[in-house]
Amino acid sequence: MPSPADTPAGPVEEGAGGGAVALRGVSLAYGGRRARVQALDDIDIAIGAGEFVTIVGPSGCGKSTLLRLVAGFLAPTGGTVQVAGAPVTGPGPDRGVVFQQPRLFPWLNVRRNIEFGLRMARVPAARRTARTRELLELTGLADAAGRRPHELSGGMQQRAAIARALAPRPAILLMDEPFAALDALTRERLQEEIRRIWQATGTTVLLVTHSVDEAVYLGTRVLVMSRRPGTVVADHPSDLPRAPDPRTEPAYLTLRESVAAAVRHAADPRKDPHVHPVL
Ligand SMILES: Nc1ncnc2c1ncn2[C@@H]1O[C@H](COP(=O)(O)OP(=O)(O)OP(=O)(O)O)[C@@H](O)[C@H]1O
Repeated sequence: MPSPADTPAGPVEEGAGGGAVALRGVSLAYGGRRARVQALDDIDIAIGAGEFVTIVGPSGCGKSTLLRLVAGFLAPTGGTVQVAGAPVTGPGPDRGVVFQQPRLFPWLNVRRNIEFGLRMARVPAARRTARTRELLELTGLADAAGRRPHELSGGMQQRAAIARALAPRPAILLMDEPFAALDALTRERLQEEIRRIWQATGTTVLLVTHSVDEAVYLGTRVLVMSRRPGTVVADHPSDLPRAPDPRTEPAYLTLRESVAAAVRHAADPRKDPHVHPVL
């Protein structure tokens, strides 16, 4: 697998301008009146175009639900979700989604997986080919373009899924624990790559993770959610110097501890009673 330094950054893309996300008083309840699960309650978040927002919180607090709302897979039961100032009414090419499992089409090779959405959108062949080539370069998969998913490592499959999500030049990339199923070394490489891709494309990123380290390392902003019904209890900007490694910065350890304490408190408010929400 090539290192991030081996793969070209690719051109800066359009699309970043439409990447603002706003949730106002958003709540989401699953089920009917009898088996109602209140997953989210009164969420207020404003995310600017080009931010890299990581979302961390206890299991079952509604992190995936929040992403599904922005993706347009779910409609809120209260409040409004807006993208680029317009209400979200369903999925759209302005939002790319990457899940924990790559979910590639097993009968298509990498190139065809990446261009699938472009074919559906009837993008002319020449533009489709150029865009796919760009993404193969961007994700370091040029040599694997002709292989099918079962011939790839887990990390390569996930890079193909990221390339597929980026193909229509979405202004927003939604990632739901994208690295959780990967081994530690591959996870670290892909973390580097997603930061590089974010910088090259200017895409707004919302990334859900269980890992406080991943949240603090990757995000320019870290949101912590409470236990279900989930709401945002901490919102930390993170502008650590990237070189040589943000994790060697004293500020990293301070931020990591603040976020970890907020997550511990969110999981069980009786522990760490001195920790209060940071908003
Ligand atoms: N389709 C559904 N029907 C009913 N309840 C659901 C549904 N999907 C999720 N839930 C419930 O809503 C709550 C929030 O789920 P969600 O998957 O968003 O949490 P999460 O923070 O992403 O969880 P995890 O960290 O464990 O992946 C959970 O209690 C979950 O059981």
